[in-house]
Amino acid sequence: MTGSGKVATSNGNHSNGHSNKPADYTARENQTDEAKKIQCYLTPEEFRAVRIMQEDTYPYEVIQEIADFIVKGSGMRPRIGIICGSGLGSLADIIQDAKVFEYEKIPNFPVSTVEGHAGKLVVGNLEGACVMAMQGRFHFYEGYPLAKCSMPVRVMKLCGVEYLFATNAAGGINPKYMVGDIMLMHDHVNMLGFAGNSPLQGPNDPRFGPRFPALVNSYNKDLINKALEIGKAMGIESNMHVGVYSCLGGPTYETIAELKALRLMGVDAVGMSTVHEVITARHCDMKVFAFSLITNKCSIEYDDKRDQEANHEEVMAVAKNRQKACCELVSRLIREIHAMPPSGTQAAKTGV
Ligand SMILES: O=P(O)(O)O[C@@H]1C[C@H](O)[C@@H](CO)O1
Ligand SMILES: Nc1nc2[nH]cnc2c(=O)[nH]1
Repeated sequence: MTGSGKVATSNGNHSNGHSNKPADYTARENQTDEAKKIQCYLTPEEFRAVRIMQEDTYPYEVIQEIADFIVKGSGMRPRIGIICGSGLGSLADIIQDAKVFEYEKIPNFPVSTVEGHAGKLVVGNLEGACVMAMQGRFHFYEGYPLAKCSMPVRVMKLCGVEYLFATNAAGGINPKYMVGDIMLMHDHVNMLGFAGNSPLQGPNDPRFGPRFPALVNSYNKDLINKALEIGKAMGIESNMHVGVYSCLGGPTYETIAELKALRLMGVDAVGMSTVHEVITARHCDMKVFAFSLITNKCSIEYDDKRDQEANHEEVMAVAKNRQKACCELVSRLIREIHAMPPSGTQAAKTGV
């Protein structure tokens, strides 16, 4: 595309066929050699933007630019990042003094394409803490490579975020789980990783983290324990579990044979997100808290007489019903974190 939105053909003609060069070509002489080689009439800035859109991984400098845009635009430096799962966008609605950025208006940011994911980044205050929340995440099934799906986690890091709160809607495989229950994630099975996909694939930038990060203890135990205490205080402890999540590529829900296999592997809840975000967060040494809202029960029996077919409408409806409890859990946990000194200080070294 040219800056005027017209497509330049390989011989340099415009697709309208009337002229060899676009009228504003003289203003575009400052092209990169690479752009000249392919007779592309993009300005260097446009050319760079197109390359970024096509690349799987974002260079550090581009992520820094996005982070600067958010920090400058909001005038805030968030300490906690929240990713809202399907139908859980209300987690961002409770943020006060909010500065809202639509994804389309953030330079080099992908756009949300799924219902229940509004596509807004909300920066503001929650329980006294400065937070940034993604009202809309990116999924592999939308066509985004994993590195792009979890790129916003790196943006969070460069904005100053220390804690990632990742939430999701998931199907309950553990037969004890009921619709509406909350499962605090204490581990995951990375099925996309089994298939050779990772958000860390490609050259490693050590400014983010090591080439071979360890993932044991990825889910912060102190935060899990605090959340359990909060659940007790809220009177929802019988609807709370600690379990293992697995992410599949989607967008299909699972077959019964797949669910049986996952259960054999020790998986309690299954979804289509979060794991690559957690990997990216741990790679750059963020503390992670994550939970699944169980929006449907996954039947692992062929002769189950109940209508067990998962669907996105049901997922959204259950999330809407349980948003109050999810918001309260998140708010209370953030209040506790806010009461703790920032990590790096002497006192914090002994805390979470
Ligand atoms: O973004 P999350 O993981 O919460 O969304 C789940 C997985 C699919 O995107 C969708 C299926 O209903 O909900
Ligand atoms: N993969 C998957 N994702 C979900 N998200 C909400 N429910 C489900 C489910 O049953 N399976």
